Amino acid sequence: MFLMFCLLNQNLLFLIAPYLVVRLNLTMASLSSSVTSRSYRSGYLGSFSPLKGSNRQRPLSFLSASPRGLSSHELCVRFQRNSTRSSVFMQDGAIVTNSNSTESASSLKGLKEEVLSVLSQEAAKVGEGSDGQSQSTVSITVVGASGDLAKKKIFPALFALYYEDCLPEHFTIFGYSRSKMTDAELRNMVSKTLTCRIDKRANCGEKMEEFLKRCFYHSGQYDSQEHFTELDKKLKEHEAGRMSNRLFYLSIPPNIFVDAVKCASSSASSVNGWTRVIVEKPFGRDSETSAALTNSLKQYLEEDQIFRIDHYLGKELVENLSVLRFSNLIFEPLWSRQYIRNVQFIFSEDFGTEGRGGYFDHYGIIRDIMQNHLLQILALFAMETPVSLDAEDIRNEKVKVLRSMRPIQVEDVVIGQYKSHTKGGVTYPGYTDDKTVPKDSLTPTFAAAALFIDNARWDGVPFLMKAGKALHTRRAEIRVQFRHVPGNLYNRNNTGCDLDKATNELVIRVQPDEAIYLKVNNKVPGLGMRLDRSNLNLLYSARYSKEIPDAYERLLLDAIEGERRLFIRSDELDAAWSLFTPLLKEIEEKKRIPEYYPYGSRGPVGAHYLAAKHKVQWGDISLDQ
Ligand SMILES: NC(=O)C1=CN([C@@H]2O[C@H](COP(=O)(O)OP(=O)(O)OC[C@H]3O[C@@H](n4cnc5c(N)ncnc54)[C@H](OP(=O)(O)O)[C@@H]3O)[C@@H](O)[C@H]2O)C=CC1
Ligand SMILES: O=C1O[C@H](COP(=O)(O)O)[C@@H](O)[C@H](O)[C@H]1O
Repeated sequence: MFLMFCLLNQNLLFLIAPYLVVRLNLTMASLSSSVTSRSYRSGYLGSFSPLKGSNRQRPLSFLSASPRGLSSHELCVRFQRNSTRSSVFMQDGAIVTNSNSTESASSLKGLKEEVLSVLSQEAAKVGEGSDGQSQSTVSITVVGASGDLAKKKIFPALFALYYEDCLPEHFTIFGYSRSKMTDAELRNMVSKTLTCRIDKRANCGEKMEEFLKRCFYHSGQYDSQEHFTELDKKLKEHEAGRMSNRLFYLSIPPNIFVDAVKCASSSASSVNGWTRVIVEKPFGRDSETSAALTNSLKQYLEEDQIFRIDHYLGKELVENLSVLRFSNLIFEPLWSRQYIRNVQFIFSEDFGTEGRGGYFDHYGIIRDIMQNHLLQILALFAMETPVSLDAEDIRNEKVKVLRSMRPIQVEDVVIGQYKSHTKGGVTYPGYTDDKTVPKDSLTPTFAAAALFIDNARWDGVPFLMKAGKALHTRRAEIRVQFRHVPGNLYNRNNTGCDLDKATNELVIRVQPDEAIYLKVNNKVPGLGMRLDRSNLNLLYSARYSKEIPDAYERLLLDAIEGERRLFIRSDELDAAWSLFTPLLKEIEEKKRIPEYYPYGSRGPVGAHYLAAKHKVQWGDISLDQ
């Protein structure tokens, strides 16, 4: 197949060679600097994406070409159809695909023609000048640059993208906040949190130096048009007359989101390229405040300029959830009430709210983790098959699931709060020992809930969520417990295992030690007939040598590329709040007392009663987790 494709290309290329040599060289040279590059080296090479039925086919859009400065005889062109990104290799002017392709020769031919056509259109778009005037730039402004998230996550993610050659050739990073800092001071601050994900990587120090030289700082108020106009002026200097694309990352407390958006959009948005804004959670506290925030943002931005981030959607194993389900014949047919007994979404941290108590007390664990991270994963897990991988198709399906959810009953929710605990001579503080938390706070730091989706696929299946801080371990996982085998032959003998209990379980461990494992019943080797439950285990660190990118890297790159699939659309957000707002109101208005649990424990015992009420056992407490 692969050979056929190469031959086919060579014949065609022979005919159009004179045109192509000029056209492609030109295209690549200009594109390399005008578009985002997901590097060839970076391992972003998707497998070749199959062409779908021609009548539903959407046009290809060009994403990037790499390596940059493309006089190279080897080139990778990345493009996207719907949300499926794919790559084509070009070698010495001929197009070859990766050898995993399962395409038919005719569809590859069609694809090749489309790629060529897109390349020449892009060449025309960016112009043929080599003076740089017609090339584009991306300016990324981190608003709230002096803060915790910027230091901990955003700058390191930008550096990782730079290191992996995923940022466009012309890019500038600006930090913006009220703190007074020089460029050198910002660089010094940022440099303290930059790491090369794997130690001893080539040229890491050099790359850091280069990256820091592209970082600048502007001090200003978040509600000052004048200060944003100054920022605009500086951005323009760096853009040097090229087409400007601007990304603002709002890494600031939510009460100043709207001020900053107003000023950024009226005084510092791009005049000839795109302007996008990444908004951090929390997106409101309930339906009302969330709608108010959306309405305010929409006074200054179109919905497609707003990138509401939920960083759990950028985690590798969450990305893999749909692949696992929709690309494996063995899973999708089982994905319903017929075979699945219950599904569990578990989040736990082995530390408290240290340092973030002020923020946390206003929100609590249900808003902090359940209403967004866990619910988003649930929606991805339970949605129907989308029409395509296009962002809108996926988000349409997610919204449908969220709208099909039964209102949460307060009796189906357990809340808890951690208290001080001494262990091994060390005293761990209780939640209310935090100076920024009121002594009489009832804010839950733990919650467990049983949710139901009232649709044909999931009727009656409990979806259990559990989230807590200051527990015994740090983990995030999805557990799918399957029904027992009807009339199981091996239950009739004494096989050492209760097969009605030892049902199959699929575990997707999001973190730490990313893994997917399936618990199966298995014969213990030997002459007798004893059964045992074992794991078919895909442990990422054993299977893949490449490190896993941080969620923020993927999401920042997606925002730069305009890919919205992993960002929350406003109707998804509305549906998520509609589900949780009545519950939160009831808990808060009735001043429900949380169940206290010791710091470092497994959380309130009420969570077990809740599970038992729905005939479920939490998978993370069984002996063979
Ligand atoms: N930190 C985290 O782990 C996570 C944070 N988030 C969200 O990301 C955003 C940023 O978080 P984080 O970095 O922790 O926030 P910070 O509290 O560190 O605030 C960021 C910056 O905003 C400015 N700022 C803080 N408070 C005020 C205020 N009251 N008025 C005006 N400016 C203020 C400060 O900069 P200066 O004084 O220099 O102007 C500060 O450095 C928030 O929306 C948060 O909810 C989401 C997930 C995780
Ligand atoms: O959004 C949040 O997430 C973090 C946990 O993120 P992780 O990627 O480290 O698992 C949580 O600590 C924080 O309270 C919450 O706001």
